[in-house]
Amino acid sequence: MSELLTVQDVTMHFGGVHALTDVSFEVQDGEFLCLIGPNGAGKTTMLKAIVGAIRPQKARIQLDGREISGLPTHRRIHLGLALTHQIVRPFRSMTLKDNVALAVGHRRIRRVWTALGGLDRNKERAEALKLLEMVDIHTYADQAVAGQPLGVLKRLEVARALALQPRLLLLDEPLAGLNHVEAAHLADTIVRINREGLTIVMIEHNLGEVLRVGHRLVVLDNGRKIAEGLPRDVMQMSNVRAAYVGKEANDAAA
Ligand SMILES: Nc1ncnc2c1ncn2[C@@H]1O[C@H](COP(=O)(O)OP(=O)(O)OP(=O)(O)O)[C@@H](O)[C@H]1O
Repeated sequence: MSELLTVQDVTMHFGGVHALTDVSFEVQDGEFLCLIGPNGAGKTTMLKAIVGAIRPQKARIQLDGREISGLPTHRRIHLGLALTHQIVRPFRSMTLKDNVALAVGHRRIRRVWTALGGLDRNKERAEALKLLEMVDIHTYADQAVAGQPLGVLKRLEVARALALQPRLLLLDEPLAGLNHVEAAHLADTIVRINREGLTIVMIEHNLGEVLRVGHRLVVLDNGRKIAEGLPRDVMQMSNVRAAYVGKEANDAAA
């Protein structure tokens, strides 16, 4: 396996808040890496730094060997990054299919040669339907987003990110707010997408699912990397257990 993403010495301070301090890690091509840590550890800040939504004071970030830390977000997306957000914000009056078709259209506009071929709404909708199938919500394709349960919205968010045809998909708490059964189903869907070849970095608080699906873990606490390695090994580390207030880490590793 080769390295798809290399993150080196990322430091992001918001005034006196040290959100990230000298954090480095790598993501291998094809890997399913989980980024974990207690609330406020710096996980979302890290994903934002990777896509360029924020500018760290210090960072070297390479995608497939190419330095991207100076590039604007749209260039990073063009090179193969996609990020789903913790809070889902689709266009609520539009159908699920049109929401995804819009994302397909955005991608096509950015790629000059396909854009020159003209935008074809039917093609975009057909591609959108396939993407909705990939995340198992195609039966709702022609329904409006408004009124859909969170489980459907979370899957829609993944489909919209897939529409960008990323090489690396960054997921910010895709399972949050779902019950155990819904969370396990969505985690299975993400595993399937990973097995089809997409490299994934997922922030997740659901440690049971993290242990079940993650190939490797990176643990942040107070803006610093405190551990990384195979899920079972990492969850046994005393500093990782100590970082979690409450008993969720112990439960998951038992
Ligand atoms: N724009 C900002 N301005 C000021 N402080 C910020 C900003 N964004 C994040 N922070 C702070 O940086 C720290 C890390 O936040 P971050 O959201 O990255 O943590 P997290 O690990 O994703 O937490 P959670 O699991 O609760 O989502 C927190 O103390 C947070 O309050």
